[in-house]
This record gives sequence, C-alpha cells and structure tokens, in this order.
Amino acid sequence: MTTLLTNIREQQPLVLNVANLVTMQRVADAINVLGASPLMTDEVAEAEELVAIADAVVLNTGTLSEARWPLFVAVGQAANRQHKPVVLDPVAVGMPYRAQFVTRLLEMITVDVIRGNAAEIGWFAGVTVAGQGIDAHETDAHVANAVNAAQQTGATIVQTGVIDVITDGQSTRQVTTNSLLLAVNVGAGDMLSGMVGAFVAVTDDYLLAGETAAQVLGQAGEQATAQGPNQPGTFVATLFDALYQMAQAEVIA
Ligand SMILES: Nc1ncnc2c1ncn2[C@@H]1O[C@H](COP(=O)(O)OP(=O)(O)OP(=O)(O)O)[C@@H](O)[C@H]1O
Ligand SMILES: Cc1ncsc1CCO
Ligand SMILES: [Mg+2]
Repeated sequence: MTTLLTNIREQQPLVLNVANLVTMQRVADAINVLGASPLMTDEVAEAEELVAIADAVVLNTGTLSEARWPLFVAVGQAANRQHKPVVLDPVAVGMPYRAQFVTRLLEMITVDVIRGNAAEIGWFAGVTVAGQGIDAHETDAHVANAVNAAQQTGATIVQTGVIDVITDGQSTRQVTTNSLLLAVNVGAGDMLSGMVGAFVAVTDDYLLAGETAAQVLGQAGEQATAQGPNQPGTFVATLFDALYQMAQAEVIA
C-alpha cells in the first residue's frame, strides 16, 4: 500500500476525469489529497491534448447524456490510442438508457478497470442484484458476479460493498473495511473510482491498484468514522483529512 502511495506522491500523476456533475468536487479532492493532480474536462475539442498530458483517464457516466456522448468517446478513444489506462464508473448502469449507453461505449473503447457497486457489477455479469449492495452472507454470489463481469468485459473489476472484490477474472482479492458512513455518503464510490485512476497511473498491476485504492479509502473511512460515527457531514471533511495523512505518512514519520 505504502509503495503505491509513495509512487503517487513522487510522480504526482495527472488524472483526467469525465466526471459526473454531482460529485465532481469530491472526486477532485480525493485525487488531490492522495498527491495526484485532478483535471476535469467537458470539451471534445481538448480531448486529445489533455489525454496527452494525462497519466490515467476516469470516465464516470453518472450524469451521461446524448449531448455528452461524443465526449466519452473522444476521451476514451484518445486514451486507448495514447495507451493511457482507462477506468469506468458505470453509475446506475442497470437502467435501460444507461445500459445501452455503456454497451455502445464498450463497443468503441477499451476500459482497463470498471469500478462499481454490487448492482452495477452484477449488470455486467447478467445478474440482477438488489440496489443497496449485499449482505455479508451473500459473499459467494457477490464474488462470482465480479469474476464473471471481469471475464465478460476483459477489464479488472473493483466491486464495492460490505466487502470490496477486486478481480481480473483469474485472481481475486477482497478488502473488508467497516465504515458505514462511506456507504451513506453520496459520491464515495465516485471518489474511489477517481482514486483508482491515481493508482493505475503509477502501476501496470491493476489488481494491486484496485486493491490498494479500496484499502486506502476503507481505512481512511474507518478512521473518520471513529471520530464521529453519526456525523455524515463532518465525515466527509474528516475523511479527506485521513486520506491526506495516510498519503503523507512517510513524510511525517
Ligand atoms: N454496507 C457497507 N458497509 C461498509 N462499507 C461500504 C458499504 N457499502 C459500500 N461501502 C464502501 O463505500 C465505498 C463506496 O462504495 P459504494 O458501493 O457505496 O459505491 P457507489 O454505490 O458507487 O457510491 P456512490 O454512487 O455514492 O459514489 C467503498 O469504499 C465501499 O467499500
Ligand atoms: C446522485 C447521482 N446522480 C447521478 S451521479 C450521482 C452521484 C453518485 O454517483
Ligand atoms: Mg456510484
């Protein structure tokens, strides 16, 4: 974990985001406190030149539209051409318009990592999963969905829930952290997807990148929850403090 955090701190990779319009600031902050540089774009004309200076690209379809379709394609294709890793966050992909949007997108670009919750990853596996994630006793099905989704898409999957499952379809890892406030906060998943972007920017090992991002967010979430278990508003600020302190740990020590 510390090695990749050190890499981020030293290399300060640029993470280019086609973000959703709800949690954009939080995603930028999460990338920033890790020591990477966030950049958000909403313009097709600059896709090629921004991808050229980026170290990774994150496509979040949370506020997709037909008007924004060319943007997703342009940034995704530029990243593929320029061999920059692509992370996809397929927000609510089970809804019909979103499903066909993501299906079309995956016909036009290659994504390296897909980060989603259990319902979203289940969609890639062809399985309907109840919207609010999983209970611990459903772990086996949860893991099987992620493995199946990786095999169907060819992407490394980072599936979040009570247990985070990271798999490339062959090797599978689990991260278990226990901070309910992460699940309560709108955008924790989007933040994680942005953070995965920072990690894939500094290693070709996408399994390790996904696992490390999930560990870092989960541990920061636990630290922040311990300071105010019933304070979801305060939690967001404390979470950024904890992330920053983890990223800077070796400097401070
Ligand atoms: N029930 C839970 N208990 C503990 N942690 C959880 C739970 N559900 C999710 N998390 C954690 O919350 C973070 C975000 O995952 P989540 O599955 O909520 O993403 P999401 O649904 O895409 O969120 P959003 O759309 O609000 O960004 C992850 O770090 C995950 O481990
Ligand atoms: C609430 C919401 N609606 C579209 S994107 C988003 C943020 C969670 O991904
Ligand atoms: Mg989400």
